[in-house]
Amino acid sequence: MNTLKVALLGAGNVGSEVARILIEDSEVLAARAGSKLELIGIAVRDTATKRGQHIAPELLTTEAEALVDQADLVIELIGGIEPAGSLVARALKRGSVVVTGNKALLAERGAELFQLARENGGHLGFEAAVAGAIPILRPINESLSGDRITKVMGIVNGTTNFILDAMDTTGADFADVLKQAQDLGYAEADPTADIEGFDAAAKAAILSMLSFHADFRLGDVYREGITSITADDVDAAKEAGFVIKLLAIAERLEDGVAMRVHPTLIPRVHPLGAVHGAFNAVFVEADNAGELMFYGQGAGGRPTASAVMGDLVSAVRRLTRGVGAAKDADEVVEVRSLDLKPLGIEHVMTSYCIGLTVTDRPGVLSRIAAIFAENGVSIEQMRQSRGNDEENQASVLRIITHRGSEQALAQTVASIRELDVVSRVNSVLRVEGN
Ligand SMILES: NC(=O)C1=CN([C@@H]2O[C@H](COP(=O)(O)OP(=O)(O)OC[C@H]3O[C@@H](n4cnc5c(N)ncnc54)[C@H](O)[C@@H]3O)[C@@H](O)[C@H]2O)C=CC1
Ligand SMILES: N[C@@H](CC=O)C(=O)O
Ligand code: NA
Repeated sequence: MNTLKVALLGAGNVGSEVARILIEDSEVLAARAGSKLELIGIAVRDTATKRGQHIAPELLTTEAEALVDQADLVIELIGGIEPAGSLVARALKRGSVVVTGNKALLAERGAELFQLARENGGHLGFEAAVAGAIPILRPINESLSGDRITKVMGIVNGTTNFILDAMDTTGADFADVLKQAQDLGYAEADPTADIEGFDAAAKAAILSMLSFHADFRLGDVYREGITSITADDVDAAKEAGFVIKLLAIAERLEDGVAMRVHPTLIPRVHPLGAVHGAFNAVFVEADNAGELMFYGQGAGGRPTASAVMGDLVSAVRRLTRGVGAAKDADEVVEVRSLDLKPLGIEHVMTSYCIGLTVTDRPGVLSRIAAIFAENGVSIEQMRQSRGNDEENQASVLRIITHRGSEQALAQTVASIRELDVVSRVNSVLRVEGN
């Protein structure tokens, strides 16, 4: 049986699990792939750092470029743009198979790297980059390639779902839960990427590239993170029958694609409301297929390693069958502009849940309602409760709107802020699925 040389770059949460599988399951993998996979080295930043017992110290090296140059297959699990980008490009220029979980890199340099793979007969697998273990990119790129995708919406960041879920179910503190997510290997090396929505936005850009066949980037995605979500927001959502989730939404509009990531209220009975912990779920809507839902573990070393290994074995099967990567055009992502441009959030239709503290006196409600009417925004429900500021006779209003244009909704909030009877705009959250 033929033997192929595998270089692993990075031995962190995901890389160490990939190394374990390559070593422990070598016989099964060879049988599945049709070639033996020999792990020839693992590039790390510091060879002295203690690793799992399955990793023999002599496999470790700090010479990542030299390792790439000796390998047939390269697995990049360092993360970040550099040196990961240069190493991936180097491997693709050699015509190697590369598998990566690096969404930050793909959302910045994806088109260029796919092009390098095509030009040099290499292959770039990246199922691990979006929604961890869930097979989502291959279904979009292959199974749905004869359909027209109109919308993709989902929970694609495990860390923020873990945090929001814990705040919702146990009332846990944000910082404590973030620490747990880091300890469990869900968070990025810099967790700002998770909690400020950059990671989900990168995934939204990748999903959009594949779904809408255009070169979208991280910067094309409107982004809000979860750092401003308070325990009060979570409680108020709960009281109204909603749960707060960080959603990534990409939708095809008339002349482009609007991509956005923001905390969102969804009804507790919505299927996304039942996605707990670090699990992810993605809805895909297509003209002919209708609505599909993909669900599973979206983060963590082992689940992500599963997706990495799937890409690796698939690529090796093709090599073993003699389907050279260069002839493999259908498998290499085609980023071809269909003249679909990225659209800003002002183009979308959504609904808002607005929490206000107002002066409790006659005429206040009608002044607020008038602003909604002036902006053509219709109110679906309004609930008033007494605030805890008895002295100033404050009351708290929660208003949920019908769907309207983002522009009209934003203008409505801006005008409400100016009212002298509104002492505070407590929260403004978008609502989906109601
Ligand atoms: N942890 C997760 O749940 C998931 C992670 N990913 C992605 O997988 C990649 C790896 O993630 P993790 O394993 O969690 O990260 P990590 O931070 O645990 O591991 C990264 C490893 O790369 C090594 N490294 C850093 N700079 C290096 C260099 N210059 N040369 C060689 N090695 C270097 C680090 O020492 C560390 O061992 C990232 O792109 C991440 O976004 C994707 C899906 C899920
Ligand atoms: N940090 C990411 C890891 C997987 O992509 C997450 O929390 O989802
Ligand atoms: Na995946």
